[in-house]
Amino acid sequence: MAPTTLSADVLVIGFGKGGKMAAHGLADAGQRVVLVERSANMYGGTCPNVGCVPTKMLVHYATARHLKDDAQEYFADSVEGVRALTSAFRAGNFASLDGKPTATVLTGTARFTDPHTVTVGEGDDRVTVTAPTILLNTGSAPVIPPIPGLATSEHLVSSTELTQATALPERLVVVGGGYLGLEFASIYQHFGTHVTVLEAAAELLPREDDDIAATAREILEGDGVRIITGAKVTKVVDRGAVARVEYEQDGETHSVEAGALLPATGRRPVTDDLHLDAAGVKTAANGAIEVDEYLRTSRPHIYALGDVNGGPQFTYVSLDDSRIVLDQLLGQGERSTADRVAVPRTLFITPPLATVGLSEREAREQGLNFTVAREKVADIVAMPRAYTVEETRGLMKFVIDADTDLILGAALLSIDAQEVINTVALAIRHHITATELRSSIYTHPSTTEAFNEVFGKVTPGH
Ligand SMILES: Cc1cc2nc3c(=O)[nH]c(=O)nc-3n(C[C@H](O)[C@H](O)[C@H](O)COP(=O)(O)OP(=O)(O)OC[C@H]3O[C@@H](n4cnc5c(N)ncnc54)[C@H](O)[C@@H]3O)c2cc1C
Ligand SMILES: NC(=O)c1ccc[n+]([C@@H]2O[C@H](COP(=O)([O-])OP(=O)(O)OC[C@H]3O[C@@H](n4cnc5c(N)ncnc54)[C@H](O)[C@@H]3O)[C@@H](O)[C@H]2O)c1
Repeated sequence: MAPTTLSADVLVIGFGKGGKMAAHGLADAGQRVVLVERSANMYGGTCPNVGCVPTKMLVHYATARHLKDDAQEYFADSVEGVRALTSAFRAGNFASLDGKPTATVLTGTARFTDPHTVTVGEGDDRVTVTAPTILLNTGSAPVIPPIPGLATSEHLVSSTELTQATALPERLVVVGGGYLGLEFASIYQHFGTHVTVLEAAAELLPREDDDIAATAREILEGDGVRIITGAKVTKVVDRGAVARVEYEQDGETHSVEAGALLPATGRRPVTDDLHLDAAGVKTAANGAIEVDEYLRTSRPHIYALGDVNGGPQFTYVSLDDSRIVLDQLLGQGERSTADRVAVPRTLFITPPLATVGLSEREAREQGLNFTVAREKVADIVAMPRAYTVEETRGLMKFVIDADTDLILGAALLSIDAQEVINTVALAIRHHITATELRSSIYTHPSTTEAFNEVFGKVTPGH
């Protein structure tokens, strides 16, 4: 049987957020779009299948657990809840794109054979796709640090396996205390696992201000997570039902044992199977596809969106990448990565830590004239919501330009921080002052009404 050949106006490789949204936009505009995804378990990409959605649902389940619940049974039910939701989202993602009259989803690994052509799949099932415009959206994969014994350990688990596991490990060691590591540490500790985090940096969350990082650490440790900073992991040795992880701290050797071992030391762009050489697309030393501010690669008809282009690894950044590419292909071609201002982040521990803009330390390092508005969540009288939901841990902090009253940054370690930070980011983007935020009307009881009070607790920055 001769291989099938398809031609499209636009070929999208990878069903991540950016590729998906671009494919929808282009198909809605009448263009013939072929989207290639290598796994039938990944329609919609990392976020809804093995990333944001399952982990945030696990945060929800884990924190709702009662001590009277049987830990194993509750965990298994929670994972089943996640599986049901992710399956539904996956099916929806496939159907909503493939169901469009001018869009086709192909399942298989795409490999370039020349700058305008890829093959998908193998043998008789192989399909050849050609297109004048190609979007690369192949995402990222975990880095396994070169620690002797780690990659070959029977106890090595991936974040994906942890979102799909059927048995709750008694003990979990997480190597790396960044976004992924701390989220899993918090989730699993709440489910009842004993979690140890081994972080190489001298302090946890080193980019945050000391007071914020210390409060986050206090909360995690208060929940029972053991956190070891300044830890150099040297060796992993399997010993039957557990792995022994050896590490050095302050020149001394220690070890910790666990049945599950999660490397959470960053994620690298996925380009391995693409045969980018055949397309003439260049990558940087870190493996990311090189792009300009319009996300054009070294081949102007090929764009790269999402984690694979080396930008910040967040779903909403991949989404914004799709806006830039759609503006190139259907619009005025003006939108670029340079337009991004005040992009917020949320670390989904419990309560979450959401940040935007400058920290106090960064404002100081930049020599700015600033003030700091800061208050512990438990002390914010104007925000009884924390008491009504029985989560009064945390700290809210704003960095304010002392000359203009504009907000330079915020760190909110608080219930609902993942929502409230978006209002702060909007205020920064649209030049709304701290005084205006302080004197606005908010619903009650809500977390946003903390603004009414915290912006009044101002001290000079130093
Ligand atoms: C556990 C976890 C939790 C996270 N939580 C959050 C969060 O709460 N909030 C947030 O904003 N971000 C979160 N992230 C990050 C976020 O998931 C990623 O930044 C985002 O999903 C990246 O999307 P993308 O568009 O780059 O591509 P992806 O969604 O990664 O999709 C890439 C797709 O390309 C496919 N592919 C790869 N190579 C080929 C090929 N050669 N041919 C065909 N298909 C191919 C892959 O199978 C995959 O489906 C989390 C990540 C993880 C791992
Ligand atoms: N809520 C969210 O938005 C969310 C959640 C999970 C993941 N993500 C995305 O996924 C990306 C990957 O997450 P991540 O946590 O793997 O990476 P990360 O870069 O956020 O953190 C990696 C951590 O590992 C530490 N580390 C590196 N090598 C080490 C070693 N050998 N031993 C001990 N510690 C070591 C680093 O110091 C750092 O603290 C993040 O950058 C983030 O953008 C986002």
